[in-house]
Amino acid sequence: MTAAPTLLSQHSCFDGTVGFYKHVSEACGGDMRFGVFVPPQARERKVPVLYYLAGLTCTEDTFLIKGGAQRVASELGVMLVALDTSPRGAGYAGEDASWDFGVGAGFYLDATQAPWSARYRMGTYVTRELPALIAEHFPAREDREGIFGHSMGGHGALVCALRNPGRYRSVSAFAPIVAPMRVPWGQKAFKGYLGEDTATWREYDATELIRSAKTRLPPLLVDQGTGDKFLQEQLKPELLKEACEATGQPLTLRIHDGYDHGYYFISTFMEDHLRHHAAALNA
Ligand SMILES: N[C@@H](CCC(=O)N[C@@H](CSC=O)C(=O)NCC(=O)O)C(=O)O
Repeated sequence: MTAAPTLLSQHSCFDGTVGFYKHVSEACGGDMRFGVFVPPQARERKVPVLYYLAGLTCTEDTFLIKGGAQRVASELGVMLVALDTSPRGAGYAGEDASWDFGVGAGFYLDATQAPWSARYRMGTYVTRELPALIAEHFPAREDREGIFGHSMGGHGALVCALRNPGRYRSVSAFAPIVAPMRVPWGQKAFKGYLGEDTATWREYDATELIRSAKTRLPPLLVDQGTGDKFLQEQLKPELLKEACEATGQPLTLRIHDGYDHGYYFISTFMEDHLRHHAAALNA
């Protein structure tokens, strides 16, 4: 049994509701916030759940405000859960010093290095604590979960699925960081959260996990824009393509001319992602 989350605000939306909540997280050692879109079908039955992991600097409301997902999720009968991108207010030195580490940059992993290891445990939060709370307090099917995300959250979605084989029925990403060990954002985060031993970094690197996995994920859908200013230095989707081709992991990688890294890009292809998930979640 977990305590019910506190409702902060609720809004009618496409015949369902968007609610924003806070609760005391054991994994993250303090208050965490999340948002939930409950589709109209949930008035009659439990519905599948799709978790969205946002990128650097985002909060629990970014996706629900900017992603443009609710109309199609309402049609498809899929619950959407969006969470924050890190714990907040831990008070660690340097926590707010940069936008790509610390607050807003939890990287969906469980930190092992002090002081971060006490509260920056987003891996456990995403894959264990929050799903248990959602199953207990919302009309959600525990056996029908999908996961997707953007950029740092695309990395998070891929890695959460790869580290929990069989758990997620559907997986997709917008402009994900696919090989954090090999790019500056990931190297900075992994060094700070996981320490100097790069062997531990492999456990949170999607391309490394795909290459070493004994089982395959459900078919992946990944969208990437060519106008993305982070494409060459931080994202490198070609490394994901190579890993998938080498191992037989099904991947649909779509490259879109001119699209940048932001939510104009994400919202353009959101419907495709929701239908990709719903096909597996409602099967
Ligand atoms: N402050 C940064 C830009 C930060 C940024 O672009 N964040 C992205 C995610 S990047 C990877 O995880 C994002 O989703 N921002 C929110 C939005 O509404 O676009 C800079 O100065 O470049």
